[in-house]
Amino acid sequence: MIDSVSIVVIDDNLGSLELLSAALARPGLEIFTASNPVDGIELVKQHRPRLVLTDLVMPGMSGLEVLDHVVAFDPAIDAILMTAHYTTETAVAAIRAGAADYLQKPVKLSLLRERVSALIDSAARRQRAHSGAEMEFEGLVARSDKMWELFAMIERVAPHFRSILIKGPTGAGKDLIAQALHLRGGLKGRFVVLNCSAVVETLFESELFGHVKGAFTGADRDKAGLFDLANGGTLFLDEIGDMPMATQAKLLRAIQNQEVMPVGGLTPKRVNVRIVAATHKDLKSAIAEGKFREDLYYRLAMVELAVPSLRDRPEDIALLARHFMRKFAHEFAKPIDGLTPRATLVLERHSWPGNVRELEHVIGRACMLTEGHLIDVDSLPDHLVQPERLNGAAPDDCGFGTTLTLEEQEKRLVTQAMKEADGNQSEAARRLGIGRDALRYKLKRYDLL
Ligand SMILES: Nc1ncnc2c1ncn2[C@@H]1O[C@H](COP(=O)(O)OP(=O)(O)OP(=O)(O)O)[C@@H](O)[C@H]1O
Repeated sequence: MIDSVSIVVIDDNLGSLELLSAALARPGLEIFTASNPVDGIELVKQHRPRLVLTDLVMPGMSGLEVLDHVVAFDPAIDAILMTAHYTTETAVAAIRAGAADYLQKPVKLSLLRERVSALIDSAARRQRAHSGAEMEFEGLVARSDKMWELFAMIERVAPHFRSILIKGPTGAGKDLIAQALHLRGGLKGRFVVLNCSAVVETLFESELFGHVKGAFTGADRDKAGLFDLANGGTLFLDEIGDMPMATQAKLLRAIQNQEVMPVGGLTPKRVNVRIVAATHKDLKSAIAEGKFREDLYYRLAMVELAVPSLRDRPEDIALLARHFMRKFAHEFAKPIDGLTPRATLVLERHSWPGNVRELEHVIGRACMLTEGHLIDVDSLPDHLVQPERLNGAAPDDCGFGTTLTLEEQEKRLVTQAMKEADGNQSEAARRLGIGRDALRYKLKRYDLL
């Protein structure tokens, strides 16, 4: 794969152009250089590289304009901008405009090599994910484009952001995404979590900022706050929408000034903490209702990541189900090694209001109930198997509703089994509970060979 990789480097300073290409040179990597943006864009169109490395300030055209041209030509090409005037804000703005990374000049060559390799590897991984070979990112399992776009964004912003807001419905994976942001940030400090909906209002500030001895009744010694614990790392504020307004004001000050004042204290302490906030609520409505501070919202939402609900990425359901099946089979020490095609179909047609967490519970329960090697519909909850009867909803056409004929249902089951068995007919027959000859007959009959 590596022999087809090429890079275009654009810099008006010939010395730095030479230095960069010499630093990046490695077998299997083709490097094209241009000393002005117009020639650079021409090279991009000619060679369609995997990566463009461009200076930000150049005569005639800025690196951001180069970025616009690259994104318009092929959004799959990654671009790294380099600037002598690095700030977190400009880095984040460039990434939002489509840059893959943003580096400070003079560029540390070891860092450059590291980031370039990471981007090339990640582009290759995205490609493999598309072809179905690799589907895991920092503990998150997915095959949908929506999730892989999110993972690419995490990879890009993780080294740069100071605060970030993750939005998404309950159980969709916000917690894991916060952890991925921390892991990919290359930080030395810890990942510390506060669930804002679980804190008593009066103790909020002491939890976050700590307190000094005698600050209030019961404060019999100095206590460190979560900002202290997370120093050099990440503070994850889950359910930020439940934070009281007064605390929100203090949080905003702490983020802006990078210092905290313990309750009852007189001297502020410097801290270096990244904030990841998450919410399943619509914070804009909370602002309109006077329950959330607009200034804090805009501070947090400098980068916003939206986690799609499971319903909007049905292609992840079977993969996640198998992931949880393996986890619980191991946990319960049971020899379960798959799901029947019809159980998978039932899972795929459910609307998952509780998202991945609900799926995890369903599979956990099924693994507990399953006696044999495969999870079948009899181990799934009734409301999944017969939704129309229980919910009074209209039957759908996804498999077991009344609008599909028996033949159509059978064709779907056979197709699904072949897919799950990676085309292996013996395995597909085993999953369907029929002989190999019977399967071959059905494959022929439904034109699936
Ligand atoms: N893509 C995924 N791959 C593997 N496991 C996942 C994935 N998404 C979520 N999970 C698992 O599903 C469960 C719920 O996820 P998580 O706690 O991250 O959701 P959440 O959005 O933070 O929920 P809440 O809003 O209720 O806090 C967890 O056990 C988590 O490990």
